[in-house]
Amino acid sequence: MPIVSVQQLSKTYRVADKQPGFVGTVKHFVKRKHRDIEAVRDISFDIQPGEIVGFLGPNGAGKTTAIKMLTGLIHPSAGQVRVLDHEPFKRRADFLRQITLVMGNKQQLLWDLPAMDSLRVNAAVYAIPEDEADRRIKAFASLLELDKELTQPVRKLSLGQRMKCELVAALLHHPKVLFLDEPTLGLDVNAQTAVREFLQQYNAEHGASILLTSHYMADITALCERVVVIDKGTILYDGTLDGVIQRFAPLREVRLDLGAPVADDVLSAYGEIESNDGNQVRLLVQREVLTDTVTRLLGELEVADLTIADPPIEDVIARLFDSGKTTPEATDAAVT
Ligand SMILES: Nc1ncnc2c1ncn2[C@@H]1O[C@H](COP(=O)(O)OP(=O)(O)OP(=O)(O)O)[C@@H](O)[C@H]1O
Repeated sequence: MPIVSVQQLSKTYRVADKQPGFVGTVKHFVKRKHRDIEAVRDISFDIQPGEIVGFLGPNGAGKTTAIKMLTGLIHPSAGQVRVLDHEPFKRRADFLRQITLVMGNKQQLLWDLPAMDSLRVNAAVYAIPEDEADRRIKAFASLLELDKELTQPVRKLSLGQRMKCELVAALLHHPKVLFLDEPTLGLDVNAQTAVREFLQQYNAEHGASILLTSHYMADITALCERVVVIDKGTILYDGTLDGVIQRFAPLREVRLDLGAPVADDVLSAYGEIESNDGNQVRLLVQREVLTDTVTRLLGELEVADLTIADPPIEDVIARLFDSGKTTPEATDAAVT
């Protein structure tokens, strides 16, 4: 049975349509106008126990809105959502005990107190016995390389140290489902790696399910075998990370090691020239003509070595989010 089940979920925000300034305020007071924003439209997906799913989309795609519905912070406008067999918006204690929500741009730790104080409060809230809480804190701190940081006021910590402490606080009650909205936002590369490894370890040890949004593709490639891609509130793709490349990368990169340099005008007959450094050449070739092109290259040029590579996932996702290139037909075909 899925841990998270989302069926035809939608959320429409109703916002005041008010002109700026005093006149606008008075007009709005006399005659109120509203406008609807369809932040999430008819999305459906499941998450299985232990699965780590990357939730990808450009700014304003609807990721945070969906996560807020999954954690019960806001009520859906339509559709159904069940997490651990609970309706999240009922916010039952048994549900809240089993989930956690981490938002990279929000913090739960108290600013002027050491993280350890907040951890003690959390332990009491979740009724974790003191010695058990100590054991958990020690285990997490060791994985995240936290030591004195836990006993310093949070305001004195670096962003990376703070996020590590936030994770300890968010996972102290050993939740089964983790909703992580940009947990590595703004962190340096070392802290990002530490957070990723920690999440991997937690998932492996506790069999927890994770829904993760991140603008850093390194987080996604390190943690997620499956991604759900959302844009303008609707799901464009739900499947393996590799599948994103297969489905949405129309070009492949052909790297050539040539016996002798070849002029650009000759090379351009085979594909788009990415670089031509004497004997080393990189060409971008349409996927559907790849076999023909490689055959021609091997037959017509003096090729010492040839390799074919996929473009970086970052480029593929950026292309996917480029609405001009994502036709509705492509979208329908992409959802599995
Ligand atoms: N409380 C709100 N009231 C009105 N509109 C909102 C509210 N929250 C979000 N929106 C709108 O809903 C749409 C989806 O926003 P949401 O924050 O869910 O996107 P997102 O994918 O999380 O974006 P980002 O990556 O920038 O955080 C946007 O158009 C946003 O302006």
